[in-house]
Parts: sequence; C-alpha cells; structure tokens
Amino acid sequence: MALLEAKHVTKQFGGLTAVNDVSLTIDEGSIVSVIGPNGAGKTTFFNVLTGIYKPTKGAILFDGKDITGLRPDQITALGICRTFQNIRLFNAMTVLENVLVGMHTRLNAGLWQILFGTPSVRAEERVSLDRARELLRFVNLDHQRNQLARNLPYGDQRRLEIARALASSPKMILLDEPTAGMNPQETAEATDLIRRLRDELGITVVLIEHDMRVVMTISERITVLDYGTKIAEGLPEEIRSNPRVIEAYLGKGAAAHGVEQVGG
Ligand SMILES: Nc1ncnc2c1ncn2[C@@H]1O[C@H](COP(=O)(O)OP(=O)(O)OP(=O)(O)O)[C@@H](O)[C@H]1O
Repeated sequence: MALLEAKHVTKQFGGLTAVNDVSLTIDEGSIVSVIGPNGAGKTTFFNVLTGIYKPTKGAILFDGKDITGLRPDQITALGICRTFQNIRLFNAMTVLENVLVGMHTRLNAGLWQILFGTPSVRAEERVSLDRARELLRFVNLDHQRNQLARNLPYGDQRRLEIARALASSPKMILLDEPTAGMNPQETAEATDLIRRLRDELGITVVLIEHDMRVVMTISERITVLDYGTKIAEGLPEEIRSNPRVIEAYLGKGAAAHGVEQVGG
C-alpha cells in the first residue's frame, strides 16, 4: 500500500527548475533511495515533501491525506521526520535533551501546566524520559546520554540525529546522506541501523545517498533524478545497468562503451 505519493511535483527557484514533474509512490514498510548527480534536485525534493518549500506545481499525499503546502511542523505531526545533509543538533545540549526536544510535537502540556508543574505534566515528563532513553538505547547511545552533543564522535552525532527524528513517532523517515563523511566502520553501523528502523520499528525509510555500495545493498527500489527530472526507477539491479543512469553519472558515451556499472 502506498504511504506517500508525489504527483507531478515541480519546484522552481526563479528561472531554475530544481525538481521537474516528479511522480513517485513509496510503499509502506519499504526502504527506497533517491539518487542522482550533484545538483539533481534530491534535497529540494525532500524539502518539498517535508514542507520547507511549497511545490510550484503538483501534489503530495501522505497516508491518504493531501499534505501539499502544509507547514513542516504539521507534516512532522502527521508522521514524516527527517535528518539533514549537514548535522543539525543542539550542540550545547546533552544527548538526552536533544531527543527530548524532538518529542515536543507529541507533548500535550500547555505553557500554564508546564510553569506550574501539575501532576499530569510530571507524569508526561516521566513518560517522555522513558521514551527518550528507549530511543537512545535503540541507536546505542544511552550510555552517552549526559554528554554534550558537540562532544560526540561524528558517527554518534548522526545516530543522535536519527534518535531525535524518531522522537516525533514517525511513520516515515527521510535521511539526507546518512553516511556522508563516515569511515567504513561507521558506514556499516549506519547501514545496519537504517535497516533496523524498518525491520524493528516498521518505519518506511527514504534515503538520499551518494555511497553506491550502501544504496545497492539496502534499497528495495531506487529512483534516479538528473537535472530535476526522474530518469529511472526500479530494482537495484535494474538501476545498476540502466544506460541512462550510467550516462548521467559517467557522461555521454560511457553507457555505449559499456564502461562501468553504477556501483558495480
Ligand atoms: N533555495 C534555493 N534557491 C535557489 N536555487 C536552489 C535552492 N535550493 C537548491 N537550488 C538549486 O536547485 C538545484 C538542485 O539542488 P539540490 O540541492 O536539490 O540538489 P541535490 O541533488 O540535493 O544535490 P547534492 O547531491 O549536491 O546535495 C541546484 O541547481 C541548486 O543550486
């Protein structure tokens, strides 16, 4: 069943068409990748899905609802969370506090109740703390919960970002280059964590990723963008040997000469 449907989505910045008439269906419980050369429009597409940009044209349906043009916080509350290409943590807060901040969309307490610490707020805080620690255990960071975020090694910061995104209890997570800048060991751990998001938490995963080994091992389906346009879609083995994809990555003539497969 489709969890997300993008229909003919276009995003223009002045005269530049960053995303051009892209339609895409993402099934519930799947792991899919969006790939393409630099500047292909991948991050802009994520930004449209998460409400950071309104599409110039087209519509987005999520879980049966039209979410086109909703604000980012409204889209998060409906169940889409994300991480960013450049890590965006609250560096001066602890690991635990970063996850608690991510939970605010799910808390019911109003300002009055928080100021006066009513019993219901204290109960809600306890539940939040338990849940935050459960998420930290899931990403294997609970032992670091009192560290400042800025003191974590790079791979751990990326995992903390995922834990914070999970705090909004999403149905779908969008990961923008989750293994960028990682060493091989960190990349292997991140790949394993991405798989567990789906296998153990049932979350649908969409990733933008440049590391073709990661893309080819983890994705069930791949969509390829080039100059804002969808040029291919299919199973990893289909994408790997698709002449248009090889041409987009390696330049004209490469496919004709059978030079190389993408990620081969
Ligand atoms: N806010 C903006 N204003 C103007 N142009 C933009 C804006 N955001 C993105 N673009 C342009 O849109 C095009 C697509 O950029 P985008 O960042 O979506 O590509 P990408 O596929 O994510 O690239 P990369 O792999 O390098 O991150 C680029 O030409 C970029 O310069």
